[in-house]
Amino acid sequence: MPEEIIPGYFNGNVVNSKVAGNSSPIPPRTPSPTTSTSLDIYTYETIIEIANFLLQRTSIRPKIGIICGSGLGHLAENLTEADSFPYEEIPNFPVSTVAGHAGRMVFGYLNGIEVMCMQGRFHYYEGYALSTCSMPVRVMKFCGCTHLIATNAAGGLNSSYNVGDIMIVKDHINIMGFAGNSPLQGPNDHRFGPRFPPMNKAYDPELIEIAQNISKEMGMENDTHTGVYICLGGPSYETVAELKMWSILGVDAVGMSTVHEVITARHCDLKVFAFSLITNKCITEYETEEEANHEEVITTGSKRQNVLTNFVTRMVENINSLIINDSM
Ligand SMILES: O=P(O)(O)O[C@H]1O[C@H](CO)[C@@H](O)[C@H]1O
Ligand SMILES: Nc1nc2[nH]cnc2c(=O)[nH]1
Repeated sequence: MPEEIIPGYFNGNVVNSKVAGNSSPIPPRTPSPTTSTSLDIYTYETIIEIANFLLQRTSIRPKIGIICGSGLGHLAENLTEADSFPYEEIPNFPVSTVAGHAGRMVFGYLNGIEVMCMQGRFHYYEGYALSTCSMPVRVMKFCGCTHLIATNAAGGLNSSYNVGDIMIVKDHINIMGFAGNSPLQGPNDHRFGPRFPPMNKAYDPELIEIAQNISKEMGMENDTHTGVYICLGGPSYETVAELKMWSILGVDAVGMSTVHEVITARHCDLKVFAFSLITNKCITEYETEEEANHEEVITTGSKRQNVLTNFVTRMVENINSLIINDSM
């Protein structure tokens, strides 16, 4: 088999990585949830090879990467001319273990615009290191993406939020990082990004404004909020006392994902838009029979799928226009 040189893209430059033909260029080393706590298995070269593995097998050249949250995987089902890669068939990729996360990387067109979409993400509570959870964001970067749309299912802590509402994320609290647990922990490879990336504009203000306008155009302004997300380690849901504490500290929605993905995306200079679907109201009183549960999370995602698909499609159209304008 002749050796091929497959182009990847990083910071606007073509990155060449030599791989062998169409057979898998990387020895299979799929991490399992219980063994992937090592911080350094995803080197710069490995990420390029994973991106090249995908680019070799699809003609789609996306600028926008999308991560589907729990129960939100139907977004990927709207892609046309799709090329779909189950995670277990991508060399070195982790596998999804959570209900509502199909476990596929899907390339295709969303209303005529090339995108790549994680139909299922990785969570810390599955046993993966945070750097492993967010590794696919770097793969998106190397596949040519300049923008990330991260979606998640979250509990509504702000008492004005209702089940089915959308919260545009304006900021996060990286509570796991407070204890030193970061996807960027360990030696910094400056080819990905700087040692100390800023986070005060993690969520792109222009994209937040666009999303707010889209929500108005869709007549959803009363069901759309702009707020602060916190990622907790999970997998247990929160106690009443914990929720009261987060509320005092300014948290509006509570989840177990997204923050490490956003940190990784900003580290490699992807522009980020993120939103939460409020799948349940956080229970902040003791006197109730209700309990948080994952079935409700998935069901709410499924009920709101048409609205969310419409919302994300409009975001993709707007981001695509920005990308075209920026390139002129
Ligand atoms: O953040 P996503 O993946 O949407 O899922 C959220 O929903 C699950 C809990 O029901 C947790 O995994 C939490 O993070
Ligand atoms: N931590 C947390 N994650 C969620 N994901 C969806 N709902 C919730 C919730 O109430 N709490």
